[in-house]
Amino acid sequence: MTHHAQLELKHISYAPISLISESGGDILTDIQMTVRHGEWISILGMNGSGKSTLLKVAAGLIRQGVRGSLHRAGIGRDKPIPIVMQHPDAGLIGSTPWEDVVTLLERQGVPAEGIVPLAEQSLKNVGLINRMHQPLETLSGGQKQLVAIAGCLAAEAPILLLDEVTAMLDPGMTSIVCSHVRRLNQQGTTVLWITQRLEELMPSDRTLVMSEGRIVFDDSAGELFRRASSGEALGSPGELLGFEAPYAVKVAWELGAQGIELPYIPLTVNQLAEAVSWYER
Ligand SMILES: Nc1ncnc2c1ncn2[C@@H]1O[C@H](COP(=O)(O)OP(=O)(O)OP(=O)(O)O)[C@@H](O)[C@H]1O
Repeated sequence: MTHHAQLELKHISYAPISLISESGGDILTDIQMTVRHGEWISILGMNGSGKSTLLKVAAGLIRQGVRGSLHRAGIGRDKPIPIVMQHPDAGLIGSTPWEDVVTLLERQGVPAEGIVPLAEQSLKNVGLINRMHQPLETLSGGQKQLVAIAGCLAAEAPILLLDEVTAMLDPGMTSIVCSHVRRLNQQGTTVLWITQRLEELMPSDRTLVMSEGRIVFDDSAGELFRRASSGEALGSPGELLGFEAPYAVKVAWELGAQGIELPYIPLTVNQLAEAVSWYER
């Protein structure tokens, strides 16, 4: 795997024209971010903190009003990267998964002989090959999100940009979509995953937290809840940023107070069980 930078945002600030004319403030301020090939980056932040705007700027969908520089090494063409949105019907254009992906590729100008293999492979990659001729309205919200993801894969999007794609899904579908995207990442796809749900994170995920248009945390998800081991009982970065520590984190803190240091700070009960079994080995 190559480790060249795919996307680099240097001192990016952004104010939409409407705000400039009202002399309002920036929506993004001094964003510094490098996305490397194959990386998984989770982006957290309260409502209105600038997550979606950051994704749109990174995708090249917003250009006017952007200051600073955006480098797209190894991405090649200067066209915008598609974003999968929160609403499962948002980006779909066909009446079946097959039609959706094929139409997308036609619109992109992919040569006819390339369309069928690309569409088949991408639908296979998200586990929809057996449902590809089923009407979209008979699919669940999660399956529709997988169709949208298949479209991005087929169009050879250099990075999967996902904006709260599980927000409207039930827990079962959420975990199916999450595990498909995790597998794609393990196979080398770069992923930017916006979420408001801590339970979707893995302790090792590179995690960015946004607040008022700035990146205020850039480290692994586990570190978000690491409390200082000595001295005054300062809160972890996550607590200081206003996140409620999940149950698993609280148990890890309690174990730490008893002298049991887990190999990482778990965010879910499953991760806690795994961390404890590592400790016991
Ligand atoms: N074109 C625009 N004109 C004016 N204000 C805007 C524009 N686009 C975004 N904003 C404002 O910028 C802020 C950041 O919006 P953004 O959608 O990026 O936040 P977010 O973190 O994705 O929020 P959410 O979690 O609610 O989706 C919000 O206050 C929003 O109202």
